[in-house]
Amino acid sequence: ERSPLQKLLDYLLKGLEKRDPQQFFAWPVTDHIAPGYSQIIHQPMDFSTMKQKIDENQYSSLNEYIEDFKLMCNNAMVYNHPETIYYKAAKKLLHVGVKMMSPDKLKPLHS
Ligand SMILES: NC(=O)c1ccc2nc(N)sc2c1
Repeated sequence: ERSPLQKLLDYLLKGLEKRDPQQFFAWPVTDHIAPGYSQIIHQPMDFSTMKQKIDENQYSSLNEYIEDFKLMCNNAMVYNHPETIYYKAAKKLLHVGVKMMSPDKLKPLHS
């Protein structure tokens, strides 16, 4: 049932989740923990949703997957103020993730 792309995305997701030990990005952000979130962020994204999209084969390319990852991090940098732990965690995760999934890092997998 798992295509090569699904296996790659599963592998990358595990690597990204490891870099979110406080699980700020593990689940959808609720208005309960983040007041007004749904009025500020209109395209929410989180790791559990990305996992579900992999399982439902909703990603047709690595680039679509990277876009969701960047959306997730950017949402956190829009809603949370720069001095918060959430903003800082998102900024760091974004850079680590983009580097991890850069072409030069993934080239051998494409060969
Ligand atoms: N991903 C986020 O933007 C995020 C995650 C957790 C969280 N908890 C709060 N009290 S505000 C908040 C924001």
